[in-house]
Amino acid sequence: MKPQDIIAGKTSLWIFGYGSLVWKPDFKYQRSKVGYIQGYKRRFWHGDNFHRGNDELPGRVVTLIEDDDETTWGVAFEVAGSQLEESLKYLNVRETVCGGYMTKMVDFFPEGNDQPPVQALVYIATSDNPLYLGPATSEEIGAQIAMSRGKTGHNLEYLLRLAEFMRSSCPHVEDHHLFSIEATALTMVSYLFAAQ
Ligand SMILES: N[C@@H](CCC(=O)N[C@@H](CS)C(=O)NCC(=O)O)C(=O)O
Repeated sequence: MKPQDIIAGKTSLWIFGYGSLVWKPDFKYQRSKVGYIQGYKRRFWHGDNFHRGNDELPGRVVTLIEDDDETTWGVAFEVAGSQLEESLKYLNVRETVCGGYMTKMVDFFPEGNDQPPVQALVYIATSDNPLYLGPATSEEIGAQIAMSRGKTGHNLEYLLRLAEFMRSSCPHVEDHHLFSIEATALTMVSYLFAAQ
């Protein structure tokens, strides 16, 4: 969906982030809420040859994989009024043009049992995306992240910032995929430094 189609008739929009958006939204918003979406799991199965990697050595970033038994925690940002067009144009370039993500509307459940779900826009990279790398072991993914760097920075920063967000804002969530990759990447980096 084009940004103008997404905002057609809307005065505000929630945007759900689950990767770099949770720690670096870089767009204007009114307010944000920690919470989750149902029916998806977060996986480091998407390649990135721009922000955190290059064509020779693509980095690994997260996408969402459909799984009815899973939930993914992150942050939803409410964008309203004059912020809408500018924020969506920015995200279209960052996520879709540079990142290969497409957009979808999902139910977002703010943390706290007393809050009803709200519809939120989410950026998802599907398996038919040319940058999609697919499943790999935590060791393979951690090693790839430990050695990748792109125009925005090192892939390790992307991983560690997301792990830091989950520990500080979602301490009740046990994300084995994320934390096992973090442990491997940090071990790999310690070897790389020791070898210097
Ligand atoms: N769409 C996910 C992932 C977003 C993501 O990580 N996108 C990459 C594009 S490949 C990005 O914005 N990277 C910026 C960075 O690495 O600092 C989210 O909601 O956070």
